[in-house]
Parts: sequence; structure tokens; C-alpha cells
Amino acid sequence: MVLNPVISKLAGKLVVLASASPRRLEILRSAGLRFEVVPSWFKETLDKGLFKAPYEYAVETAKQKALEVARRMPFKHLKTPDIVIGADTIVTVDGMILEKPVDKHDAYRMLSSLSGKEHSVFTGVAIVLCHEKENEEVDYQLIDFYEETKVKFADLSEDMLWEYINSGEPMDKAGGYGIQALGGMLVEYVHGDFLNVVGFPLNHFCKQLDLIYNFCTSSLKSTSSRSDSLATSVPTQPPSSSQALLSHNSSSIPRPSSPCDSQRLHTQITPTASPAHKVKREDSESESSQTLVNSTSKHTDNRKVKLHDNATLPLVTRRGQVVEPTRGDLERICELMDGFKASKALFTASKLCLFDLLHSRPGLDAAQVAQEIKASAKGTECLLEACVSLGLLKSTEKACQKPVYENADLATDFLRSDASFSLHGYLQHCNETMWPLFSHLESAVQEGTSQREKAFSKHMLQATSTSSREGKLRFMKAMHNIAKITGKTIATAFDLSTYKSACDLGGCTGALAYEFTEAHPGLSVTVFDLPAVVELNEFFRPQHPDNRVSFVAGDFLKDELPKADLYILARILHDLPDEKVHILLSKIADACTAGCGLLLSEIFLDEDRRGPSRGLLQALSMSEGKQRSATEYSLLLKSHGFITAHIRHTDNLLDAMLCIKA
Ligand SMILES: Cc1cn([C@@H]2O[C@H](COP(=O)(O)OP(=O)(O)OP(=O)(O)O)[C@@H](O)[C@H]2O)c(=O)[nH]c1=O
Repeated sequence: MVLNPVISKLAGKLVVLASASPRRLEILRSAGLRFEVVPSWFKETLDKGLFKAPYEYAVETAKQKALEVARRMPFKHLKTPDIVIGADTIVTVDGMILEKPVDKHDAYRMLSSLSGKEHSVFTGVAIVLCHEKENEEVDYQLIDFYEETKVKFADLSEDMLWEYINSGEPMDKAGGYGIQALGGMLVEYVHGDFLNVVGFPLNHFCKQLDLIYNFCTSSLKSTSSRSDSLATSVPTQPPSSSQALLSHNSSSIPRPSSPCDSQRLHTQITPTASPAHKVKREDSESESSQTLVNSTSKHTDNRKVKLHDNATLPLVTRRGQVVEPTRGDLERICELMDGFKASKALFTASKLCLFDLLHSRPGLDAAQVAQEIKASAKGTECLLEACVSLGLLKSTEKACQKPVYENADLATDFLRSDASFSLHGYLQHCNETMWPLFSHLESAVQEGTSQREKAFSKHMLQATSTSSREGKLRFMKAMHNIAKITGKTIATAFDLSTYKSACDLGGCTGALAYEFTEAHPGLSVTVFDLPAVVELNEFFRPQHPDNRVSFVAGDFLKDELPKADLYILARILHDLPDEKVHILLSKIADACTAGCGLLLSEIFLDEDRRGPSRGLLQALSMSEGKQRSATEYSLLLKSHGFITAHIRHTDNLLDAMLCIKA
């Protein structure tokens, strides 16, 4: 079979790999497939007792992983994929299913049960085909299969076992070994597909694609008619696990008797509610039927530019055809044009402490607010009304009385200076530093360099730069805010129970470090930052200090790093030029022994670099660093000897990745 034409059937489609496994990524990438990685959030906790055979468990888990991503993407990523691929690899021996070990003892238990014996490795794979219907509901068609490979281990001595376990390699791998790396030394023979053991049965996958696209193309193309016809014959709920067990063994893949073999192609008519917002996909043929929207806000209702319902929309020409722009088109374009006004209104209200005032004294009218914030009556009234329209304030009007104002939930939660998740300091940083920089964006783009000199006078440069105490404190406050908001998400993203000591490099006020000690009772964290930062730390003492957090002053590019078995790099790499990135990563690699961890937290760009805008807009500041995707970070860290174990795309402001020193 010529493989490439099969893979090329997917060209131009939005293919998503619902897996954090770097091995799956590598296997599919090497096969020439272009795809995005969106790791699944499905927890692998299905009751194994419910399955008659172990492969049924792997197939069902793969299916749930893929479906979770297929269902999440239209809402969280604002785009509907064409195909989602999920997989699950398990090792079975003596009737037991072995997944990834939870700690070294678990790895020992697994590896000693494999010693001197033949075992089976099953990878279950699910391919979910997503079809968007005209009413924006999504139909899912499911194809699943599994592959079995038999592997025989040599007799393993205790020394060998422990040496292998201490290499750190077993921890993120089913059965506690990696056949593609050191684990290969434990293996006497392999019967079947080697890549299936590594995590993805590429050959079987290509055969399935061949079946889907060469036999079912016509019905897959005419999505709605196929869905409609099947809607009468399949249940409207996802099939139960027993229905999902229609998958077949790989040893013989019978050609389907009808164009689409129903044994293999499960169709689920599972309409999802329309996503609140969708974005236009450039490659979409049917873009005119897609609604354009505000992709940034959950609280759009009172923020949208209102157009009269019966307003006549102008006609525009699109690819030679006269079309009526949708109301969504106009809303989106107005929102983009006015975005800078909204930002500045927010910064101004924050700087004038409007949200603090209305928190302590809700129900003031515009004149009272003007008096308190020492601003003009007219200006204050405009600012208050603008904030109401942006969903930051609420106004109430009693008969014949002036409107009075109070904070909306968004302001109470994030804009008060003393809120737990306050962004007050970060907004100040945006106002004082980012705003002047972005007002020189045109020359930044033309020259490709930061516009700091142009944006700030000499005097201002001193005040804003980290050289003045005021500038440093403001920057620290901004970083403190982000660390407080993202800290818990990052600290709990991975199982870190094997680590006892961590070092947060550039850990600033220690806000992130405290989240780590709170989440991991056995962990102590050293915050390592510049002497001037450590000195100003007293301004940020937490309410409940923890003596498992300590501070060490130093420069991570020059000085010796504190010893730790987990290094944390949060929001550091994106800002450093390449040469400094390599100096820092080399220093961390030197400080690490095999099995040590490196936890990286940044905004991860989508693999096709089409989002998220937060990361792409940040890059426009033209700092010396760059924004990267999870794969780019993974490869960067790999070049310093760190193997990516887990990637987490979070709903928070930062994503995270856990890498292990090989
Ligand atoms: C036997 C064996 C397994 N693996 C890896 O074991 C993980 C299994 O776990 P999973 O639950 O199927 O996947 P995951 O890593 O948790 O990722 P996800 O798909 O997001 O659940 C996958 O990584 C595989 O490569 C190897 O790398 N080499 C081997 O020889």
C-alpha cells in the first residue's frame, strides 16, 4: 500500500491529535501528517472490570479521549476540527492491565511482573469525524480499532530494574517501559507492529484512512444526508461501551461489504449546543455560512455594538460575488476597531481606583464618584457609562433620580486592588509600559525591534524600566497578579509527588511557589531571583507564609542554580533571546540528574500559529524573545536533554508542560 496518498487525503483538513504523548506526535509527524495537538482532559479512570477483554478498555478510553476534545474544541478553541484522533496504550500480563506507573514502586511492580515473560501491548485508536451542520450543530462519526503486539522481556535482575527505574524513563509510559529508548535493552523479541508498542499503530491507522476515504468518500462528503439517513437507525446518545466494542482485530481487516462498514463506522448523532462564538476558518469553503463573532469574551451581551434589528446592511463583494455581510461581521470589525478605546477606558478606571471606590461605597451617582476620584463631572459620567457598556459596572436608575453605580462581578473578582485574583497591578503595567510601546507598533513592525527608546523619554524610561524601585515594584506587582491567577492551575497540572525540592527560576514574589507548596505537601520550593527583586519581596508577604518556601538571590544566567529535583520556569523563556534561552537551559540541564523534572509554563501557541491571539499579540511588543507552540518548546527542551512527559493546555492564562531529564 502506498501510504502517502492516504495521509494526503487529510491535507487541508483540520486534523487534531487528542494526545499529550510526544511519541504519538512524533510518529504521526514523521508520516507527514499535518495536525494540531489538543491533549485530552478525559481522565483515564474507566472501571476495568466492566470490560470483557483488555483491548475493549483501551478502545473505549481512546474513544472518550477523542470525543472529549471533539466536543470541547468548538467552545474552547472556537473552531470545529474535521478529524480528531485519540489513542490509548496499555500493557497486559497475567490478566492485569498496566498503565503508566504512579511512582517508582509502581514501576518496580510492573517491570518485575514483565520480567522473563511475554506480554501484549494494545493500542486502542479512535478517529472522530466531525461534521458541522447548517444549524451549527455538530455530528460525530466514530471509527475505532485496536492493534496488538507481543513483546518478550529478558530476565531482569534487581540492579537492572532499579537502574532503569532511576533513569526516569518508565514514569510516563504504559507498563513502565519505553521500547524505543533504554527500555529496548530489556526486550528479547517483538511480534507485531513496533510503533504500536511505542504508542501508535501507524500501519493500521493508514489502512483505516484508506477505508474511510476510498470507500466512504461520497457519504462523508454529503454530511447532512448521511447523518440524516443514519439518524433513524442509531441511538441519539453516545453508544454504551458494549456498542463501542464493535471494533475489530487487526490481523485481518476485511474489506467492507457495503461502502461504509457499519461494524467499524459508528455514527453518533450527538448534536451539541451551538458554540457561543465561532471563528472563521480561512480554509473553509463555506465561510459565508459561519457566524463571525467576538472570540475573546464570555460576557459579550452588553459589550457588543448594537445594530438595529431591521437595519439594512450594505452589500459587499466577496471573491467576485455580491454578498450581504452578516451582523456578526460588522460587530466583529467594530469591536476590533474600538478595542483600544475599551482597553484605555479599563486602564483609566483602574488607575483612578474606580472599582475600589465602588466596592467600598456601592450606589454612588456620577457626581459623587467625580468628587471622590477628583475628576470632571462630564468625564466621570462618560467613563462610568462606558464601563457599564463594557460589562464592568452595573447602573440602576430609580424613577426621576440619577443613575447610581456599582461593580459588576467581573470588577469585583478581578479589578479591585485587594481582590484575591486582582489584575490591578497588571493593568497598571499595561497602561504604563505596554500602552506606550504599542502606540509605536507601526515602527516596531517596520523595524522588527522593541520601541522602548521611542516610547519612553529618558526620565520615563528610568521610571518604567526595572532599574528604578518604582518600576521594579510595578513590574513585580504585575507578575504577582498573573502568578496568583495562574498559580493553582499550574501547580496542580501534573502529579509531582515524586519530587521533594523545587526551584522556581525568576520566581519573583514567590506567589507561584506558595501555590506549589500548598498543592504538594511533600515539596519545598526555593525562589531564585535577582537580588533587587528578593529585597523588595517584603511587600508581597502572603497572609499565611509557609516555611517550605525560601528565597535565594542570584542571576540565573550567571550564578550557580540552587539544587532541586524539579525546576520551574514560568513566563521566562518567551522573553529571552535565543542565546540566553540556551544558556539558561544548559545551566538547568547541568544542574539536573536523570529523572529530574523541568516544569515549563507559558502561553502555548496553536501548532498552526493561528491562535491564541493573546500570545500572538504579545509577540508584537517585539521583545527579544519569541512565542512558541507546545511542540516548539518540546523540541527546544529536547535539545537540552529533556523529554516531554505531559502537556496541559489549560483554560487559564498560561499552559504547562512537564519534562524529564533523560
Ligand atoms: C509500552 C510503551 C508505551 N509508551 C508510551 O506510554 C504512554 C501510554 O499512555 P497513554 O495513556 O496511552 O497516553 P498518554 O501518554 O497519557 O497521552 P494521552 O494520549 O494524552 O492520554 C504513551 O505516551 C506511549 O507513547 C512508550 O513511549 N513506549 C513504550 O514502549
